[in-house]
Amino acid sequence: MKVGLIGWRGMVGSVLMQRMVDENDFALIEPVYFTTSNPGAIAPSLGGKDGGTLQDAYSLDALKAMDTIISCQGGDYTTEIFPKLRAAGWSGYWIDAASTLRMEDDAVIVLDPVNSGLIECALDRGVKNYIGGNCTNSILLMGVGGLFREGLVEWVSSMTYQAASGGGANHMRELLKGMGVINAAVADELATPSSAILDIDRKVAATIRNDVPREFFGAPLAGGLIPWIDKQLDNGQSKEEWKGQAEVNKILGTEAVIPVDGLCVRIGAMRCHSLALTLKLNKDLPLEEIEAIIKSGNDWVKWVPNDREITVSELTPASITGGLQIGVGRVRKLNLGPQYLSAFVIGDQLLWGAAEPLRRMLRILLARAGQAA
Ligand SMILES: NC(=O)C1=CN([C@@H]2O[C@H](COP(=O)(O)OP(=O)(O)OC[C@H]3O[C@@H](n4cnc5c(N)ncnc54)[C@H](OP(=O)(O)O)[C@@H]3O)[C@@H](O)[C@H]2O)C=CC1
Ligand SMILES: N[C@@H](CC(=O)OP(=O)(O)O)C(=O)O
Repeated sequence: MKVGLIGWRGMVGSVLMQRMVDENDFALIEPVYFTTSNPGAIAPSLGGKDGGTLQDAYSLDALKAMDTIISCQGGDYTTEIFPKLRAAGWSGYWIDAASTLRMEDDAVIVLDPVNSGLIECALDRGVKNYIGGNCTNSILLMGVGGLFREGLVEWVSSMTYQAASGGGANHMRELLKGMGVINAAVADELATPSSAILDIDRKVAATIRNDVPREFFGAPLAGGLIPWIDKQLDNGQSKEEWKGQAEVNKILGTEAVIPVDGLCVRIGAMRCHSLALTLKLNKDLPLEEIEAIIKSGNDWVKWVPNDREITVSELTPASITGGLQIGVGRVRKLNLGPQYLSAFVIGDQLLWGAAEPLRRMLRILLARAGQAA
């Protein structure tokens, strides 16, 4: 299978390439690397395969030669190229990290540990567009997908704590620069144990207001948070909040909409998104049963008992970052009533939140091609 790789050197694309190397995906494909900036240059040789030269990502002829294309290049690129490519008669599989095509009728949002049945049905129907979900939604469903699978969720309120990486590489840099600026402003006082903490705090507050960089986030993130992610919609939701209900229901293929809503907040974590969930179940189930259902959701659920010591060591970005496990903890019945459950879900937003569902979709296509051969 000739697989065109677009966006391979970006942040999401680099994580994808590393995962494809780790899982030996390159052994099964003929990779062709594309670029929007440097056609003709030498392509990488990943997974032991010579990548040849970089192809022009704006050349419809070069793209049309691919059986499958995986794009991590971003929404602007998809918006520009995808319709032209289809209009030119290309009928290969398009796998994409960008949100552009997610809600289109002829596209499936891929998260195969949760919706492999839906993906397989779509392939049988001849659907050709397979798009990765929004990172927060993918992490939510990887965490508590078992409860949805069992039809137990009446609604979910999702309060998110989203990492800087969701904005991109420049946003991560800006967060780190901001941390440095704050530290530098009070370095002398910190080195002097007798200095007064309220004096330090005053200096820090002034530094955050005036000196922490905000070019990319639009507000100081280091030492703070930003309770808005993505565009503003007329109904008062942010676009990120809107995606919750829209995408979760599309991923699950629900017949009746399960309400999903809450507030999405940017925090100063590097690449782990977290969600504090309130779930209303349609049954009063014992906690042991709920635990068993959540654990059975998929192989990547890392169950964290609702115990202080274990939680603070294992249900944190420090513990989860860089790995495929999705932490699920703080599960307990709320005072609101026996059907109201809390849960805290955390995952690396560049892995399950972006790259991993794409390479797994490629694997599904390869498995089908193998069966057909
Ligand atoms: N960031 C995230 O968390 C998520 C992102 N996505 C989607 O993935 C898309 C890509 O995001 P992301 O990976 O963050 O984007 P990047 O900005 O890291 O990369 C996108 C492209 O920018 C070009 N580029 C220019 N300068 C550089 C440089 N110094 N290093 C690397 N690449 C460079 C590359 O194209 P070229 O090689 O052609 O020059 C690259 O493919 C997003 O637009 C979004 O649609 C989806 C889910 C999560
Ligand atoms: N909006 C997400 C990241 C992202 O790229 O989302 P989407 O793929 O839905 O545009 C965040 O900032 O954390």
